[in-house]
Amino acid sequence: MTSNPAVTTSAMTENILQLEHLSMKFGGLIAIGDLSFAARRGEITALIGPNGAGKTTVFNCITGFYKPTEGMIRFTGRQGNEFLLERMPDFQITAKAKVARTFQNIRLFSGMTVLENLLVAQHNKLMKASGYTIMGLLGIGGYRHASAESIEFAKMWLEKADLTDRADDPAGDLPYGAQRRLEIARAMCTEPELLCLDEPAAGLNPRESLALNTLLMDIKSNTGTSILLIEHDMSVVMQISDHVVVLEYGRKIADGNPESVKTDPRVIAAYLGVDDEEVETVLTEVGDDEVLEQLDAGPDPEQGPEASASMLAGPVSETVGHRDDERVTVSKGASKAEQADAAAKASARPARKTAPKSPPAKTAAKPAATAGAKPAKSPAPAAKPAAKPAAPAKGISNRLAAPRGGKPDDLLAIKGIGPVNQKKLNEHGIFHFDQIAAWKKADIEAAEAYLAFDGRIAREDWIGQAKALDKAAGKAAAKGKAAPAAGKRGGRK
Ligand SMILES: Nc1ncnc2c1ncn2[C@@H]1O[C@H](COP(=O)(O)OP(=O)(O)OP(=O)(O)O)[C@@H](O)[C@H]1O
Repeated sequence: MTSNPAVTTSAMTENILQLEHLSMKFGGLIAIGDLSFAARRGEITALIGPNGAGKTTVFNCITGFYKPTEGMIRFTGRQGNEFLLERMPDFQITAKAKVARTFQNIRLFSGMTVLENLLVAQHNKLMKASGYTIMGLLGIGGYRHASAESIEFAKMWLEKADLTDRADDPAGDLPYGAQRRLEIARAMCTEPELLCLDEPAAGLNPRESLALNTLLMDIKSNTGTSILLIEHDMSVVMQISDHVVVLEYGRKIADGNPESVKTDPRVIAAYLGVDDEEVETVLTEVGDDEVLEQLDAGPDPEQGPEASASMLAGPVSETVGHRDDERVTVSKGASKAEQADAAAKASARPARKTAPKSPPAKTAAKPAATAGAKPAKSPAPAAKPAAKPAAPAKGISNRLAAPRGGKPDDLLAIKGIGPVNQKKLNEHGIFHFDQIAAWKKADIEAAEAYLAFDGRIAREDWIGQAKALDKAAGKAAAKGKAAPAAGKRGGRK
């Protein structure tokens, strides 16, 4: 069966879904730009990327909630039947192409029981069996049989989702993780060929996450349903996906198996642009112990800025993404992926420094000194730095006239600075609140370019925070006390 005469079954491949040059614009915003990728039948394909990368928009195009501005979404069913989803209304995508989805926020019938939720999902099948007549509903014809079958089917999914004990409870009374599984079981009761799951692991604890993995692996192994998965939880993505597509700013930056994607410099660079907790999560999930050790170590208490260590003493552009023995120069405004792209070009140039044999995150996270345990909240600096900045370098409005030693401040006290970025700042000789407090516009721009934090330093008012912390540290030092800790650091964008 072909929904459009232009589409022939000869195009049938092992791909269940193929996006070709898909674009979606909202006014001037390009949410998806020229995106092409394929999802193979029977596999779990994960769509990942930082917040706002366009993942949900892709789902909305596939499921007919949005009509893409350009491009094709080719769906090939088990029987070789093909559909161009971008041309179909959403209800036909569900009914004919058999694409089901779940949403970021749970959408169950919370007043109905768990079992009822699974039966309602089979409403179409039952109505069809009734012949859409009262006679049918009264049990004449195939309705009775279909009804019994539906109950059995629902029971099977109750079991698979580990919800049998809760069958008669209102769905709204289930714990969060169980509601997530019920949503998936309900979607499976429509017998989809493609199941699109939007962040199913969001908000789950590790035990619930494991139960979710088990359910998804069961679906993959025993039903033939293919899964397209948006997920931020890397333990889910890396453990169960066959194939991972990575988006940044609506464009594909990587496409391959989990192993290749997790070490892709462009992917790591993209994730370095999100908050530090998320970077840590990704690194943890990819098992990058060396980086994590470095993150845990914190700055070396003995380590003060070196003679040439000030970030502000160096060029504005700096190194962020590296492959083996390459250093990459980035410019302000370049996307994280573009910065990583520069790595390819960098290979044509002689390396400025010897870089470690590691993916970029390792290099980016490498501290100036790795020894030593994480210090307790640092006391105030022993002495103020030489106050007078030297003559500004190109594009730089302040620099430390002279390096100084002394114990470093705990830059994590500044909301928005996490372990990764503290390391990166330390690498450039930024160890003290007053250094950050003294930043001028050009320094902020330089730091934002270096950290790939467009606008975030100003938005989170690092300067104001640093000034307050420096003042508090000064007062505490005067009283012989340690500087007070600031509030929670980090925070998503
Ligand atoms: N209906 C809309 N109107 C205008 N802009 C939109 C609309 N839907 C999405 N966007 C924008 O498109 C971009 C991509 O959003 P999308 O929700 O697809 O990202 P995402 O990768 O799913 O993010 P998250 O991981 O945070 O859910 C964002 O900049 C978002 O603000």
